[in-house]
Amino acid sequence: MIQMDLSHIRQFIPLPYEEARAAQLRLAHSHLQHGDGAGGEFTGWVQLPRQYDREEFARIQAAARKIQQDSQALVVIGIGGSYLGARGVIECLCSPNYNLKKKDTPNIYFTGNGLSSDQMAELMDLLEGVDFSVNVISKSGTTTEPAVAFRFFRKLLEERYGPEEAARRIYATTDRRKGALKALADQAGYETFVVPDDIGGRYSVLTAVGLLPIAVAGVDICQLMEGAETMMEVCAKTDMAENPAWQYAAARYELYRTGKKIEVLAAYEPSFRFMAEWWKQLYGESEGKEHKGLFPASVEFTADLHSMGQYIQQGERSLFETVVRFGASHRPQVVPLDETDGDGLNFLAGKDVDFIRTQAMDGTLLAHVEGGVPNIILRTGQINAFTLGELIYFFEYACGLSGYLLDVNPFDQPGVEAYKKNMFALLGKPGYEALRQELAEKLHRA
Ligand SMILES: O=P(O)(O)OC[C@H]1O[C@H](O)[C@H](O)[C@@H](O)[C@@H]1O
Repeated sequence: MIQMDLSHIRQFIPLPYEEARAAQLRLAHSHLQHGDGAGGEFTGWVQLPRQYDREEFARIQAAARKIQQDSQALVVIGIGGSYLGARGVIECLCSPNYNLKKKDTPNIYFTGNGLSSDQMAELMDLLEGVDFSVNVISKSGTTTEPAVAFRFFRKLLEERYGPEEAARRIYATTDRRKGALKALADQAGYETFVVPDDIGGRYSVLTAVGLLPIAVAGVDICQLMEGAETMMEVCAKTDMAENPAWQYAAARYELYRTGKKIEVLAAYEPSFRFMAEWWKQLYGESEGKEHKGLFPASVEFTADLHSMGQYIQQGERSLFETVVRFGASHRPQVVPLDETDGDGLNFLAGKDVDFIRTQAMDGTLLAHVEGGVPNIILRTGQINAFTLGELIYFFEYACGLSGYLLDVNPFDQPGVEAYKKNMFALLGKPGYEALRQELAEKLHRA
């Protein structure tokens, strides 16, 4: 269950804003439920936790088992929505140190999420003498970064195993019909999984995009979907008091209206770091358009209290925090007693680290609010596949609502094309000749 604690934003927006926003929220909610708002053709994720393709789900589980049996490593190639969710869930549930752990599931390496030769070369080194498979993920099937990486790792697989066995070790997650990757997969006979037409990349973690790598890591993807389904039922409610997504969307919108332009997502679990990266894409691409939108940032506490904490406490007063508080740790650690007490810490002996952390959370909360930073607190249960499924759906639903409150299309990302066009022109891609000339002049290249 997710519970919102909004008591620490009241002093910044004392008006009963919920009532003022109720009509807009009801409309936004109806657009999501009926797919009749801007970008409505991309609201397939709203019903997904209940209406997913069971046959494909079983194929995902079977493919995961095969990869677990025949591979010591899985290379996941994808960028943006085609990678952040899987990485977020795996790090959160299996640890950022997953690859270093003793386990009977394959290591998982993410690549194709940038353009670093060194990173790719290093991964090729790590794969020496290691049986591996590749999951290449691209909804469009044409994104440059993963396409380039796929060439390298496909070649490596083919050299290692020959073309036929290589084809059996490649899993392509892409559009049902369109794109270069789909054509390549059909021609080479790779097993394919579908990113549904009505689900955009950043809302796709609960499709094969996220589920295959997550299942390979040994996470119970049924639990993940059940958590999402539970939250889907909660988010379908039209009563503000019962719908945490409504509460969150209304609160952050109101804070934005009163001049808080930056939302800092904070958690006290280092394993949450990539979930925050996933959240940043979700909100940044959904809201940041038409010169509007909260800037989504993230911090990891308590580590960043010793770096960004200064700014949060006393810098520009244009931010608010959303703090995710999870339930109790799985492996509580009690501070040992030290007879000599040389470090003066015996006042903590016998206390567990969760207790110390709770005091840090509360101390930070009071300090930041005192310093002028409104705090939204979001409480979840203990971290597990079910609660993470709930959290994912909650953030997605609140994001869709938020986009409509802001009066933008929460499901497109036209701005991302600008850099791509320039890059293609500079790379000499056929069809971009005129732009290439224009850009060369701006860069003072002859
Ligand atoms: O899955 P793909 O089509 O390769 O897209 C990967 C990512 O790249 C794009 O440029 C978009 O801005 C993202 O929304 C998307 O998640």
